[in-house]
Amino acid sequence: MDTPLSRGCSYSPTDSFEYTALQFAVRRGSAEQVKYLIDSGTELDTGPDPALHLALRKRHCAIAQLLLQAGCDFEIKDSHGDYPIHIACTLGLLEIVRTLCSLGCSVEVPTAKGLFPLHLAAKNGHISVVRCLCAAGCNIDARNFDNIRADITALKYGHNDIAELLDRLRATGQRDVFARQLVPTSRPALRISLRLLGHCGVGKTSVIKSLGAGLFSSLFKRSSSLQSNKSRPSSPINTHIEMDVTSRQNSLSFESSANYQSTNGIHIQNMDISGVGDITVWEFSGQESYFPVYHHFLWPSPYTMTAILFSLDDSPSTQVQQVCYWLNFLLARQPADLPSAEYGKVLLIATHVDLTRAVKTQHGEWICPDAQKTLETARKLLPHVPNLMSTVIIMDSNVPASFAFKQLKSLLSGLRQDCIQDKGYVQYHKRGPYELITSQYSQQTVGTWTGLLENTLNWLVTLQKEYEQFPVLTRSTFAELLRNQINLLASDDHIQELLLQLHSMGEVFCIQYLVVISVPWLGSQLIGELLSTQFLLHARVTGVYTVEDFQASYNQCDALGVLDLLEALSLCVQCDIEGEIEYEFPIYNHTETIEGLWHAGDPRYCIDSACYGGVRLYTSPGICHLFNSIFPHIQVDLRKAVMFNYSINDSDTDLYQWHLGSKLCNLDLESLITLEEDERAAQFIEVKLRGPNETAKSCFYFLEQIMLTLSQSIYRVCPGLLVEKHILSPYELKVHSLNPFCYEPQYITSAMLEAESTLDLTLFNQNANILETIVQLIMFGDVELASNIQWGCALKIQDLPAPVKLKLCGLLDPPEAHGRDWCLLALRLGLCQEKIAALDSQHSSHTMRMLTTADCSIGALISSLHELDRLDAAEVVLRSAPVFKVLEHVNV
Ligand SMILES: Nc1nc2c(ncn2[C@@H]2O[C@H](COP(=O)(O)OP(=O)(O)OP(=O)(O)O)[C@@H](O)[C@H]2O)c(=O)[nH]1
Repeated sequence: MDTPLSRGCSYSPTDSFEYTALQFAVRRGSAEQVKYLIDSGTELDTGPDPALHLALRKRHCAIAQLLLQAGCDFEIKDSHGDYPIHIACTLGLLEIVRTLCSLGCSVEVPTAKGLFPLHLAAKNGHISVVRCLCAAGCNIDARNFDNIRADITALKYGHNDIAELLDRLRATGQRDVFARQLVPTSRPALRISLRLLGHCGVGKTSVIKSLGAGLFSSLFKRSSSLQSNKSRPSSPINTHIEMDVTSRQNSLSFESSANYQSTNGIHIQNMDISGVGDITVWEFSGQESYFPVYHHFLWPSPYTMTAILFSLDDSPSTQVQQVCYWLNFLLARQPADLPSAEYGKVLLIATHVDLTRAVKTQHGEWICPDAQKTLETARKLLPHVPNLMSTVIIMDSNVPASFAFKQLKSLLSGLRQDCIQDKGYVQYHKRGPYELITSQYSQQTVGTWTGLLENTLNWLVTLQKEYEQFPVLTRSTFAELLRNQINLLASDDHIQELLLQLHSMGEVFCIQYLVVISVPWLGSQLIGELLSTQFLLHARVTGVYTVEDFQASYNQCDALGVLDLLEALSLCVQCDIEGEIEYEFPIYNHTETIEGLWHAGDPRYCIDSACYGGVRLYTSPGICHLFNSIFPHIQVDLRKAVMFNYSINDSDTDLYQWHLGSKLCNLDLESLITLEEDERAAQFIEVKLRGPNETAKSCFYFLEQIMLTLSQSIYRVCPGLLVEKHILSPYELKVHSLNPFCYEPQYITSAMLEAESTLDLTLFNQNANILETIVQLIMFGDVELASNIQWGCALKIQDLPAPVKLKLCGLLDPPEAHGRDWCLLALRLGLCQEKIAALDSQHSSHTMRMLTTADCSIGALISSLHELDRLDAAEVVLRSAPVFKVLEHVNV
């Protein structure tokens, strides 16, 4: 306990006027002391003003909850003649009223002045409390000692909404029905999802059609599939997979063939599959133009199976490349620090087996070593994918009644069983609905079935018809309609929880303050149309639209509503350009870069003392093409940052954006932010910055601000993406070298580990054959900035980005022949294995437990990994650990 008990304070009252220690602690608002006293067995309900009443009058709700949990008496009066329920209703302490009601507290007791709890809540305008009392069964017709009903009291005090609510409850006569609808049942509200990812033409649509098809249609479909693929050449079997895994080269192509109708956007449908039950199937088009919105739909959920499809008709190396691409794509879009049970299962499906020379067993199972080999190679390349299943389903996607579809259905029904029995559902009960609401990734928890959910599901059908043209509502309109049409007693929390359930079931899509009540419309009609190659082709080349312009391009519904939704999806940003409201869509911007944006001869920056610096962000080796879908979001965020963060004075900052590039200026400082590819076809985001003489500090902080915006955008779209920060040679930037030398992070960090003094460190630039100092590289030459920097090696391992930790788990969790896994590392870091194994952690990974527990610096971790000869793991840390951290950010 921090605060000692005050002197003279006794554990029990000495006479009726003296407070007990508990009452003192309550009045002081010290939950810690109250807890201590409760644990020591102190008397809870002494004195004319018991502790609970005191806590409530002081609005110390957390303390009141502690007392209630400890079993204090809530049916006693205090010296004012009030019961706890009276105080809570008067002050609008909703959580307390809820707890009291759930504990069975009487809601029909009058105060000394003859007011019932309902009158008190009505008088003070607490409509949520009124709803709660009504749901708990209070008598809405009860009259106070002056013979006045609560609705009249509400009117008298100007709370017409409460009067109306009570009136309508009386008129409908359905109060008990509404109350019952809110009570959770023991049935889980479970809808599992199947997500299909894969390149164009691998058979996603065909799999879905076959999943929903009966036997008769399967025979018919089989013949159509044969026709459609007549021209495909068959691939040789047993092809040796030759993939240079270290290369950043790739031949991924997202083009769709003209031979079939490619899916536009995200196709979402509910299916009732025999033997599986109700599932939501999400098909994600393989066309790249849609990828910038997929992160909104690929949240981690234990109720999901994500199938990654590849075609056996492609070469083995293409199969591996595509599978790895989609595994990385998925992994990047999920936060890397969740316990593995919170992620769904990931399954590989190999299609087009009929076009290979594979054979079938007598049970109809295809034997195709190529498919298995693709899975094995992918597992080797990406050992850290949580819940990647060890089987690959091999199929001709056009044959529904086949062994493969039985296998798929059995996996789906297994997932359902697991979910019902498993932790996800149990966790919900443990955590309770209110914590659930605040939890960041709460969509994953489905919870229990309620009458409210059932009625809302039926009602949604009507609502969708009513809002057919534009099925989007604000949360407040949704809540109002729901209360008017379904349940007058639904509280804000009930509605919030309901929306979470509906969202995770794929029945609605919630984003910011909007609720899309038809997810298929959002995925196919809106996104399907607005991000189609066709639309992109005809979009305004600058990507800037006024409301009228946009209405003219997309006239299917009201432009303003659509623009609000697109802004919530962060596809565009509203800007005020010289008094006119316009919307900037970086995804549509196809303006070419203009010459002279980074003019070498600009006199401000060609003097010797001008400041130059820059960085390149790469994804880690083996991960390619993921920046494409992030860059438009970066451009949206740069525009927002210019409007809201960078400068108080508008005219100081200027942002010009073109296709895959932005130029941001702040007074005399200039920066270029571009998405490019290097000579090995590896994508990177480059940030170059320059300032005139003596602007090192401003340049440093300006670059940091830009990096912050970039990392926030990257995190928003791809929280699980590993990003490496390479540092460009300031010397070569200054001389405008065409391909400036880039210092790799592992080179810098290794040198730092070896150096006696980091500030004296010099690094060799192989391009220019010169040495550059760390002060030039990172601090624009101003050594004073070092006082605001902490070097990466000195940071704690807890500062490692979550995706680095996950990757280390993939490398160090599996037992290693010579014991050079997490066990030995733990010993080196001074932790005994038993301690780690016994740690009460939600992570099943020992490495993750160790990384969250060990008191050790990143530098020490790297050294220990080197000593263990785990160069693979050391390399991961060296490449992705932060080189430095700015202690305090300063606005330019
Ligand atoms: N022979 C054969 N053809 C298949 C198989 N799977 C799909 N096809 C054919 O390949 C073509 C493309 O299949 P889709 O199911 O539309 O491909 P998709 O993955 O949905 O493609 P996008 O919608 O572009 O993302 C169609 O003509 C299918 O009939 C298969 O297993 N064997």
